[in-house]
Amino acid sequence: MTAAAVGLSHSPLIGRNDPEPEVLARVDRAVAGARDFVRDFDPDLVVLYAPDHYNGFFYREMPPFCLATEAHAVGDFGSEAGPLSVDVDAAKALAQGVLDRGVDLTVSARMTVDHGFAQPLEVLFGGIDQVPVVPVFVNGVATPLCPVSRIRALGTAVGEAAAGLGLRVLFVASGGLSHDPPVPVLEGAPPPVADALIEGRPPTPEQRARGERRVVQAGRDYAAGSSGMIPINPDWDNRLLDHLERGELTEFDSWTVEWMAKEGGGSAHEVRAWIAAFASLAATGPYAMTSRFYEAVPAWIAGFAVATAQGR
Ligand SMILES: O=C(O)/C=C/c1cccc(O)c1O
Ligand SMILES: [Fe+2]
Repeated sequence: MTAAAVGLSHSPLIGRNDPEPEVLARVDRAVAGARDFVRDFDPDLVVLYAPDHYNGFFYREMPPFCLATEAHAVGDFGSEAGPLSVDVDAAKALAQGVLDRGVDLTVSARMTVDHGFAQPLEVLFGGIDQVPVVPVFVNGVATPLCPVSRIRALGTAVGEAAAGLGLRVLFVASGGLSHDPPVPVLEGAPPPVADALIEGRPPTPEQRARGERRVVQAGRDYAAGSSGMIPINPDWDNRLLDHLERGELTEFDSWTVEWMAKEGGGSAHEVRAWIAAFASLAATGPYAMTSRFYEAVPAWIAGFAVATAQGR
């Protein structure tokens, strides 16, 4: 089987709160490199691991991860809205393959996704409907979270199942590394917020716009240093990238939810998408990381990374 992986941080603040031009130029170069890598690899199928930010998954039922056989993007923060081009046959085959390997996968026949899924598809492929994709939601914000070892098991099972498809498969991870954006938390939330997190009623356009303005302002405050949010942690982020580069994926099994939040903030758990994608690639055989970029970008509230890896 021929397989590859791309890890790409997302941020809804890209294009809204941009950092200094030199930072932007470095990020743009790294992203352009990833785009070239994807074009040269020319995948038949993309398996996309990404989190949700209370647009598709709510506490009424909150799975640790979920694979979609159909998916629709809500278009938050100006991201593309509409159906993703899901490869239904591949999605069903992967779902069965994962379950057969003893990982208790949830399946959605109509998943709602947000910028976490839409942004990497737009950035790498030019749109959410340009490439056959199997979307896999990985919970990265809503505690309680499962042990990271289960995310690695998920990624391994998906990779093994994908190896049976006879396709060129690209595993893509979407997620910031350390970051602590103002995503709401159920515990201690005032009743209307708790109710919204549990029930998941679609916000009115005004409510959505208000919420998005709040996040944009939080990015401005963070970049100005006037914010109580946990700082981006480049040491922790590079430690994660080191493990991914060296194929030391079992190291992540000892990373606890509490420690990750303390080191990297409330949304550091988005690195679960990266761990899943690299576990999938590793399950297809040895790999080499072919490019690695990292920059702390407070204006985007993101430890921002781009990495590519190729099966050998
Ligand atoms: O509020 C949201 O929906 C998400 C905010 C955010 C901000 C910065 C980086 C991220 O990964 C985010 O999801
Ligand atoms: Fe996010």
